[in-house]
Amino acid sequence: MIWKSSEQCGQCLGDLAVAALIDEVELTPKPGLVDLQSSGSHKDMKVVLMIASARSLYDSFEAMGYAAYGGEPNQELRETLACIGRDGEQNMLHTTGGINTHRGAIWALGLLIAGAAICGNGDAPEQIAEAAGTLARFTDRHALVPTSNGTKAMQTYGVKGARGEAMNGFPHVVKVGLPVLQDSRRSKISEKHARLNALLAIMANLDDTCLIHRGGMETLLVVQQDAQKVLDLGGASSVAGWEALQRLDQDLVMRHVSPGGSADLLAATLFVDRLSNISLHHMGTEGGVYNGKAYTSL
Ligand SMILES: CC(C)(COP(=O)(O)OP(=O)(O)OC[C@H]1O[C@@H](n2cnc3c(N)ncnc32)[C@H](O)[C@@H]1O)[C@@H](O)C(=O)NCCC(=O)NCCS
Ligand SMILES: Nc1ncnc2c1ncn2[C@@H]1O[C@H](COP(=O)(O)OP(=O)(O)OP(=O)(O)O)[C@@H](O)[C@H]1O
Repeated sequence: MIWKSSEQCGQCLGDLAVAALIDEVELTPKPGLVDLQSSGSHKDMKVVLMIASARSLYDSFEAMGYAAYGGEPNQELRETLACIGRDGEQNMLHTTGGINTHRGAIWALGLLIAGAAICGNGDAPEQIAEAAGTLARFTDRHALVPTSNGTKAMQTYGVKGARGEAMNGFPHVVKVGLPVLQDSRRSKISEKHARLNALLAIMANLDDTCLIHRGGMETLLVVQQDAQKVLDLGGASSVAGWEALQRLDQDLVMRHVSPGGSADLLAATLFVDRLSNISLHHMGTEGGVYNGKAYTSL
């Protein structure tokens, strides 16, 4: 176990999850999404709102880590997390005046926090994602009947959406986002370009119900192809790739669509990446410091 107690586990994972959300929103320029330069295709969101929303979620993320520490994936834990997650959504909506800034992110990060707290082993993203997936496969008997945009897209087009991604153990995090992030870093490009490449790779592969809801299946396919094109041109760090990225951004804004699900899974990727770093570089056998707080390993 990296953490000595459930309190320490909750605090550490809460810090990492909020930091990952802030990393995601501050990454600029993201196609169609809120970032430091613009609100993309969103008339109702700005970067300061996204950051306030991310911070408002700390208590919920901490509570999820605390609840799952050293436990196992079972129905009881699934329902406890669902209850904390729903409270988190209410906090978010209270902070944002009713705007959905991080609904999908609470879902993905919440389950991955629980997976990490169960495994207690920060450097194994596949294990963490699998534990998160096992949890997602338990039924939440208190769930409300879903009437969301994503549910409508799932019913109309048969895509699996945020639930399917989680139930399958977050393949777009562990098999797409994380490997592209790590490969890009190995090629010695900047961290910003590496993160943009990870986002583009997720966009090129994900059936994002945010895109489907606003633009239909045709828009989803165009966006997937155009994101792949940026990568084929050499990615965000190449001149041709950068220009194609600008065009993709303009096209998404013109279509009023945004890859919100991909943004959530980038945040999830950055979360598991931060977790690996904390266990590899900050904990060692004597413990260490992360985000200004001391953590002691066993
Ligand atoms: C399952 C969730 C996402 C709700 O699903 P629902 O169908 O109502 O929402 P919807 O499909 O619209 O998706 C919500 C968000 O997921 C993101 N998303 C979209 N597509 C995808 C995708 N393919 N993969 C991952 N995320 C995606 C987007 O940001 C979207 O806005 C979740 O909010 C939920 O059920 N919460 C209840 C609380 C809970 O059980 N929490 C568990 C512990 S955290
Ligand atoms: N940087 C970001 N910019 C915009 N959206 C993001 C960002 N990061 C994550 N998201 C995700 O995108 C989703 C918001 O998408 P959208 O505005 O389409 O929401 P909606 O309420 O489902 O739909 P609509 O606004 O079309 O009714 C949120 O659930 C959020 O998790």
